[in-house]
Amino acid sequence: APAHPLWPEIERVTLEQLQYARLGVEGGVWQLFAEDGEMKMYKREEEVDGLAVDPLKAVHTVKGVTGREMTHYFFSPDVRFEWETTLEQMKVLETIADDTLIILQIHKRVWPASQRDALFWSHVRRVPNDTDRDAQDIWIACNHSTEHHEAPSNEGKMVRVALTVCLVCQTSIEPPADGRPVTRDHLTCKITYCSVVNPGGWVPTSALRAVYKREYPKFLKRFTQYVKDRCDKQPILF
Ligand SMILES: Cc1cccc(-c2n[nH]cc2-c2ccc(F)c(-c3ccc(S(=O)(=O)CCO)cc3)c2)n1
Repeated sequence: APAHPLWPEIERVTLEQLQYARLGVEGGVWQLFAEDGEMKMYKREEEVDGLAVDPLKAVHTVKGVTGREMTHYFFSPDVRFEWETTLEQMKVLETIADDTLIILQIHKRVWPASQRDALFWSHVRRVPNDTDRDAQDIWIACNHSTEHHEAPSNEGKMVRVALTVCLVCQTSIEPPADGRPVTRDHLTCKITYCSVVNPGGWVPTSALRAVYKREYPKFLKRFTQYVKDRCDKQPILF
């Protein structure tokens, strides 16, 4: 494993997020707040120092793509402006490995709050499926706030959010009965997207909850459709 000071944290947080995502939405603590076809969005209403920090968990089933493809396009900074509509600026501050980056993102301002930025490490990895041998491997992409000497302190101008986000994907293949080759029609990708964002500076709770209610469904719907469109007619990446 790469000898980078952040590596132990990246390893720990990524595997913790994997377990957290795989818990699903059991236990009755999750409140369904949006539904669109296969996509179901849940939240928990929590406040930290009077700030709404509502953990979010979304589950979705997408046909015709693999978990490797889904997490690849979520991780890749090169395509982020194509699907992340609230992004204003993005800079890769450090490339720790080909599957691990440190990124600074400046997002569009949402009235009446001040503009936010996010500084986080981003990691993607394949995890062998330890419960079901003949299942496909699981893929996880994880973004977690971090410090970096190159990030501007942007005192006063911008508020830095603290976030932990993961996208966990499990691919299943319904093999064609007559031994024909597997095509995208036989692929199903089960997605769990988890997000905890501390907005950093004070935002009216009602305004913040309205932003989440509007932005999260739009984001996941747009992102997954983007991946389907990109993968269509392309060779399958398992
Ligand atoms: C999807 C969503 C939910 C809640 C708020 C907004 C939003 N609207 N206008 C500005 C933002 C905004 C402000 C700060 C942020 F850090 C992110 C942010 C959101 C998602 C992620 S990610 O890691 O899931 C995908 C990579 O961008 C990172 C930062 C988004 N967008």
